[in-house]
Amino acid sequence: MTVAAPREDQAEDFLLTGMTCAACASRIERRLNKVDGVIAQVNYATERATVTLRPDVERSTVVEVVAKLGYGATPLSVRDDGSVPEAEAARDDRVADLWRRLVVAAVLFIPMVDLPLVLSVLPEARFPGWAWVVAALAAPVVVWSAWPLHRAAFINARHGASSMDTLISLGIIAATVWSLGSILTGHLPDPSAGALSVFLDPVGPLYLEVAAAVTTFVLAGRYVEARAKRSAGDALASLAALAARDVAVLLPDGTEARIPASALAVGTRFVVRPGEKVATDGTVESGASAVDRSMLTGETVPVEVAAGDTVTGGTVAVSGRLVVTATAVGGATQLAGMIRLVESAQASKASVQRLVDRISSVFVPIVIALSVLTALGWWAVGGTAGDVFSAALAVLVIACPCALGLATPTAMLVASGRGAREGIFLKSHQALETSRVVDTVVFDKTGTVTTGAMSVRAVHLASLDSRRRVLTLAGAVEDASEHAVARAIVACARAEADEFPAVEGFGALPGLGARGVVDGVEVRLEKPLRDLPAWAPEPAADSTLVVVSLDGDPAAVYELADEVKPSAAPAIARLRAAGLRTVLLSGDRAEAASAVGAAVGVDEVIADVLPAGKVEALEALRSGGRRVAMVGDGINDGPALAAADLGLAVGAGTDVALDAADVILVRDDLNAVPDALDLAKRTATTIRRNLVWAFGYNVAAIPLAALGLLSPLIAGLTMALSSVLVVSSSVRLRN
Ligand SMILES: Nc1ncnc2c1ncn2[C@@H]1O[C@H](COP(=O)(O)OP(=O)(O)OP(=O)(O)O)[C@@H](O)[C@H]1O
Repeated sequence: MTVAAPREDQAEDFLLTGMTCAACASRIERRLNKVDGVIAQVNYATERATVTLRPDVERSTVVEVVAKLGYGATPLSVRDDGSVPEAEAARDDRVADLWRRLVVAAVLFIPMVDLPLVLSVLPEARFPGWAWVVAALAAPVVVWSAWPLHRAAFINARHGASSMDTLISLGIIAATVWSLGSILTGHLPDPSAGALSVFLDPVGPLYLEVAAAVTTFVLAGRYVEARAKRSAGDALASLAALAARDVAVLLPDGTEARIPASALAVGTRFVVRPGEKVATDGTVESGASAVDRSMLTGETVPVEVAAGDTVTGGTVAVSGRLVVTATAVGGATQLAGMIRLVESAQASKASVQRLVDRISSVFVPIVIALSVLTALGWWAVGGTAGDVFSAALAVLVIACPCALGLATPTAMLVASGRGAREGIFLKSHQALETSRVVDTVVFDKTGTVTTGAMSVRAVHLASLDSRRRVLTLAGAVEDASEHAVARAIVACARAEADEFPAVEGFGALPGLGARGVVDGVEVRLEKPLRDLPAWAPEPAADSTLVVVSLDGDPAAVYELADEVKPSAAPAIARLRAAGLRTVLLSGDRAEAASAVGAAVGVDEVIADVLPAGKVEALEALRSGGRRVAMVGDGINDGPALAAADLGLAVGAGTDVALDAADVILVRDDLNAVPDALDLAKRTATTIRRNLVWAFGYNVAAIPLAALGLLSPLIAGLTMALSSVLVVSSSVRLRN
């Protein structure tokens, strides 16, 4: 692979090979960060280094620095769609290699343990050279199967460093050498003393099966770990696989030409046939189809789109042919954004995990020292050579804090993969921790609890013959506004007027309305701050109201209706059942907000607030001791999303939402809110449980081993088991 110089200060991804424990990751990270002009973050779980390079630093520097440490680094060619071919291939190779070594170790390990047992119960089967048979069985295991462990330990040793592999490799070598010594000097256990003595008798037992057992268990642990990493990576890969490979573009003469999807440019028109993937984000120009978005959002029901609607790259047109104009390509598409979100969430580290990484890096020398001390201690109290060796070996073997290193990253990996399948994107580890303590969920009204597709219910006029003029003037001003209310007023005007006159001096009155001068008339559209004019009839309770005044005189009152999303009431009921307080926060008038509040069943409605007031309302809740999650559509509630303890943006998509929110919900279904909180909570709990378990295990097991209460065989088993437990508790998050 050629290593091109980076263009500007830019994050580059590298695939790392040879890392066997969290300590490796933290060592690489520390060493890279010592290089001038390099800022690096290394993730053990994804086996990636994200490195920001100053323009004068070559990518090859990173490769060299990492190689000097004894690991491999390959710059990744991240495809436009975010997938990384090398990483996928490397993961597969690693899993296959581990599997081969594991099978050999396990197959030979079984007769090794069985032979002494058979000999102990069947005296007539004993033969003089039996110990050499055990040694012959052990040889491939401790040499070939354990090779990756020895290799890593050796490379580390050459640089005066150590890792988990140092402990394991030392343990295997010590046990092997000790056993060969015993065989050569004839200090063999007596099989006739009973089966157990072969394993547990400290007076000259054969430790070959310990060496083989440790190898087998460690490989088994690593295999499970590699599999879990790969399948979590699969979620990412399957997201990346959604990207279309090629696309039929529409040429100016009306014919079509197939080009690779990566060659699409913004503004290109392309055709999507039924059953075909939409190649990139765009606006439908003509045609109509149901679009299946389930692969992206988890929504099972296809959505109907027609001219003017937007479509997202990666979704599938189910029923009709569409002509689409591309609005975003490559890294700017929603799909690429989501892939980046998943990756950064997977790389996000808990502060506890940073501590763990630091502990891991000083852990190994400490353990070796402890092991030597244990040996000295047993020797000082007059233990047999067997006691001395057995206890020291057990300490070496049991102390690997692999489980500690796996606790956070595996859980994040599994949770973000699972979230991605359901259209839930947790942006950071912090979001998980916060979700655990949230006790209040605040919903924005328009576009979040309601569809935001408003319609005009009625127009009440001061004088009946002015209808066409008022509609035209109002439509002309609102045509410049993006607000949901504005869109409805424009649609209503278009139905009756053909052309809008030009507007001068348009201004949005945030949270209140809009104004502008049309044909010399000052037009204001505002939410009623006082009583309605006397000529206007009593409006429906749930109507949103807009008063139109021309040169200061009220000329019309619009009544607008919005539909509550069908998912709102069930989602809110679920949150309340989980003991959370639910609040509806709205800039609309109190009656309309209360009507929606009653329809969806929230505990409290806060209405009539200006946009700045929304932030204040959240702060008031927070200073009252509440931990607040804010759910919005990200369109005009960016500040509120950012002000809450936890911001959730529903319906995906605006850049504001991506920045301001902690959780992005691509599914336009409010059930995603309780789903996301649930997933976040379960993930945070899993991480805690993993850490407590892994830490507790190391703290408790080392003294036991030092006191000679754990045989090396059991130590090896426990050590591997603790990693497997941590990984499998993380994997359970998938269900
Ligand atoms: N362009 C506009 N034209 C007319 N009225 C408007 C316009 N913009 C806002 N308003 C009025 O101001 C009110 C509050 O608007 P704001 O944008 O703060 O909230 P919202 O997003 O519509 O509603 P919610 O806070 O419930 O989500 C609206 O209900 C509407 O009555």
